[in-house]
Amino acid sequence: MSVIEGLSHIVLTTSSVEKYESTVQFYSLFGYQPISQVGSRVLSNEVSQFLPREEKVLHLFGKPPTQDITIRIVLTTNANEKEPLPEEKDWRLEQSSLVSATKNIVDVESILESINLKYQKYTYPNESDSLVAPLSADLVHTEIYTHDPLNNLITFTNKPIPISKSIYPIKPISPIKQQDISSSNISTEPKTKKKRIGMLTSGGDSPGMNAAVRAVVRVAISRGCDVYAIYEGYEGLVNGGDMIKKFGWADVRGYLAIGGTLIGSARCKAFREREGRLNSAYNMVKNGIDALIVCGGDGSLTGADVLRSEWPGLLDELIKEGRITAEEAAPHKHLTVVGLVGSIDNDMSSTDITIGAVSSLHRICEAVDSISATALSHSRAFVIEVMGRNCGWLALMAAVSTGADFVFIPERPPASDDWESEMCEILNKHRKLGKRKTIVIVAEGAIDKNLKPIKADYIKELLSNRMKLDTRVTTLGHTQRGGKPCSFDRNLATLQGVEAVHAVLRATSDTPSPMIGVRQNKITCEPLMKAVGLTRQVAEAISRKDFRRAMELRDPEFSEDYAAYIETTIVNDETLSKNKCLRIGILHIGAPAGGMNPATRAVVRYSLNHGHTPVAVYNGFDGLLQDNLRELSWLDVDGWAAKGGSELGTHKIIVSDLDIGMIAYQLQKHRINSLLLIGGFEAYSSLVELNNYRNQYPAFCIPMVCLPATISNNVPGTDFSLGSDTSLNAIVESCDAIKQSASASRRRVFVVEVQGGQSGYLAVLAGLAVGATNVYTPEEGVSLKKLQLDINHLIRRYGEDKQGTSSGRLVLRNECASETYTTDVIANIFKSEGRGLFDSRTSVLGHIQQGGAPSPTDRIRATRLAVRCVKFLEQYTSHPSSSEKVVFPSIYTNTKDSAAVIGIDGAQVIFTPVADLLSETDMKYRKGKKAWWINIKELVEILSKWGKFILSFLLI
Ligand SMILES: Nc1ncnc2c1ncn2[C@@H]1O[C@H](COP(=O)(O)OP(=O)(O)OP(=O)(O)O)[C@@H](O)[C@H]1O
Ligand SMILES: O=P(O)(O)OC[C@H]1O[C@](O)(CO)[C@@H](O)[C@@H]1O
Ligand SMILES: [Mg+2]
Repeated sequence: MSVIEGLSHIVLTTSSVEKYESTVQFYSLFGYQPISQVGSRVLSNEVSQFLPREEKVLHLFGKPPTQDITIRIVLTTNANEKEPLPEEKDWRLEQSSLVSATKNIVDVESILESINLKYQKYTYPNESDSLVAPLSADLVHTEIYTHDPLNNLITFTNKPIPISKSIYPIKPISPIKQQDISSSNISTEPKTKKKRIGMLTSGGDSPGMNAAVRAVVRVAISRGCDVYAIYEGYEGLVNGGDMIKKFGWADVRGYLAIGGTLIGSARCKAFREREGRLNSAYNMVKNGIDALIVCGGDGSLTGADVLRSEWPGLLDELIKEGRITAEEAAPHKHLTVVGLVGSIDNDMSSTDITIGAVSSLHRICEAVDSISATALSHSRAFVIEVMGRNCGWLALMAAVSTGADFVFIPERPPASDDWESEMCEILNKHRKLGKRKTIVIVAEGAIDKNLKPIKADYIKELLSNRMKLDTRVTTLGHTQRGGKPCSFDRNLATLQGVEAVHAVLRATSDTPSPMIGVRQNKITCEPLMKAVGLTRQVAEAISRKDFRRAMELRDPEFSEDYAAYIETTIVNDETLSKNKCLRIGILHIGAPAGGMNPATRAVVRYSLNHGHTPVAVYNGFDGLLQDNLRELSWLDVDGWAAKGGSELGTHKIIVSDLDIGMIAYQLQKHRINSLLLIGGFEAYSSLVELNNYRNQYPAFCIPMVCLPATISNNVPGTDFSLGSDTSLNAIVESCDAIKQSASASRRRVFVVEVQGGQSGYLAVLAGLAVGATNVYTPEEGVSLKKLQLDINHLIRRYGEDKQGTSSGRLVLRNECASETYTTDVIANIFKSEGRGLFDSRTSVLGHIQQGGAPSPTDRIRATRLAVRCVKFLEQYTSHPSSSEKVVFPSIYTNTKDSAAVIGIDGAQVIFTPVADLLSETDMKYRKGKKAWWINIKELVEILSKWGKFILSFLLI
């Protein structure tokens, strides 16, 4: 069932005759009447398997304010069956439901009992908030959650208006005036108590905290809770008064794009004392707050857990002191605490990444890239200090992303006692190779193996005195914490904020306080104190000089990235002349994508360090046919870590467009015995072709790997392709500017066209990051009916806005979402249907979306994946050609596994044989058949106040 409000026509499909019959019976029990039947099962053999074989149409007559509804139950072979709802889960947390209003909830329950169908029942006190319309009587309201035989979630409720006020009927009148559709008649004052969530940000601020606050506020409101912003971290909790303020939907408008935290943060001494926490408990009880979501670092989350563990004692003390009554305390017996990890340091265990760390890395890379230009001009050395007290994540990732010559991090101090000489020797070697600049990155908490701090000024002295380099120190300081959140942090914070609210709703008095994290690209919920404990262990391991343990306690990618950094940055002459085994042909294929150059740099450096020969093929396969090849040296790729576009030149021509025999001939001629194709769907389909021709051309019987690099993120076999993150950031930056213009011009909707081909990835993920009102994707398409719903929604949203407020809105449309409803057509329809309430404009972002410099995430992914690619190719060096008949290649393999696509699966790197990916590929629409991100579109809608449920019918 879809999640569209005001839906009057629902189609349910099944392939099971039994389920078909029982679904008809199920809906009949609730008053639906059969009105027609089409087709007949007897004829099924004669009917194409893609056509319905039989369908029954049921109708229910609605009573105002609800509407008539028609359900088509279709028996067909290509049904879209749903998984059963997990019984142990709270069905209220499901993303979509058909909501049925009924005056007679008792009868509903008896029907469900009589057919022995599982259901969940929830009873609430009468409630109202800015989303849920108030009840007139002092009734308790009940919700019953069950499912039909096809596993569609059905909600029965006796609330007179079962869903958000945004669903009230719209009577368009011409011209539409704001007051005609304002919601002034709907009270926002609570009549009785309901779940009240306090939200605070604490410790060092981090970009993305505002996105977390926005998500918590909006999702909490749409789940029927009240939300209170607590200003200045724990200071607000301790002091109460004006520092605790109820937030409504519009209070967090514009939050996504703003860095820092708009509700303030502090390092609060008072909260560390019991007295401070006693005052906090008092303020919470007085404000009726019974759940706290804290976004901060390890300290802040520990503080929250201390408060929770002391809570019963604090309440007793407040009662004893007469500050609160036992009655006031009674509804607050349990405190729910949920942690969101906001910290630029990325120092928390049990989560792969913390909110703000990636944005901070953006700031650092921007700074180091800028410094590199001036360093190069003067042939200078720079020592750059970055933040991170006990954690070297920022320093290491900055070094990987910028190709810095040396890095100092707390978890991995230099192994030697005389690290000074070792460092100088390495840096000298780089200078001798011809490098004109030297960049050393040092984490704020860097130490030597005897725990003595390594400071930037000391390194400067070494470089100046021993190496005679003109050296400067730059301490990046708090610029690293400022600035706009990047796309990743906005989306991470949003997804985690949603989960935090769900965790509050799920919490019981027995569950330990959860911390919302992310692992393997999935939002997680783990015991908060366990994570804090593990985090502390890193500092303890460092203080015991157990650096191996400290590295182990970081996420698994940390060690891999460290190794990749060393292998691609520090020249290793011992292996330079050894092996000479692989002669790797490197091609860029398709459109340029951020990460192509960093990946090529890493392949070249790693290969040279391992005695292989990297051969650049310029301009893709076309260049191969033109003999446009060259061996690359260590220095050739210097600076490529930060370069956008494609230094080798890309070409969209794919193998099937060319003479396959000539390709084989050229590979043989240039003695290419291993191949790396960096690119998008063109690179993938080229690999498919080469693999197909292996039995005809031995030249293709070499190890071959495709490293997906395309902004569209449409290559099968990976969750992320290189360039997709760079592109998202480019789109987000443009959309922020467009939104600013839309808001300044007041009441404008921009229809922004984004690229992505037949993949809606960019549209959906950018839509979430910029707070789009809606997103049009090729996966879903565009229809008149959908446009009508969108127009209704825009009318409602503009109608609700206070006169004169900034109210620019964006709709993101993927370039291939519809052939009929083009960007211009949609904008014109909006303009004409807005009838003065709002206007519309278009913006086609075009090739700006390929971005300038690659984002740090793409640089890091590129380095990690490129090193893995060479390791993959190296596996086949023990398969030299043995057949006398076969002259070339020098490495011979035709196993399925030896032609593969490298991919990211969660956080893991995987290789999938290209032959195995074919069944997962939609060749026509040039993308994988599965898209992990598809459901995120629904969240974009929820966060732009679409309301979650369908208002369907007034039942029995
Ligand atoms: N053990 C504790 N007991 C009570 N409150 C605490 C405790 N530790 C920290 N806090 C509270 O949390 C606030 C923030 O903690 P801290 O300064 O350690 O920053 P953080 O949350 O770890 O963030 P970051 O380290 O990323 O800046 C403290 O000022 C204090 O109010
Ligand atoms: O802003 P403050 O309070 O000086 O704190 C700086 C510290 O906070 C962090 O930015 C985040 O924990 C650290 O990297 C840094 O050491
Ligand atoms: Mg901390």
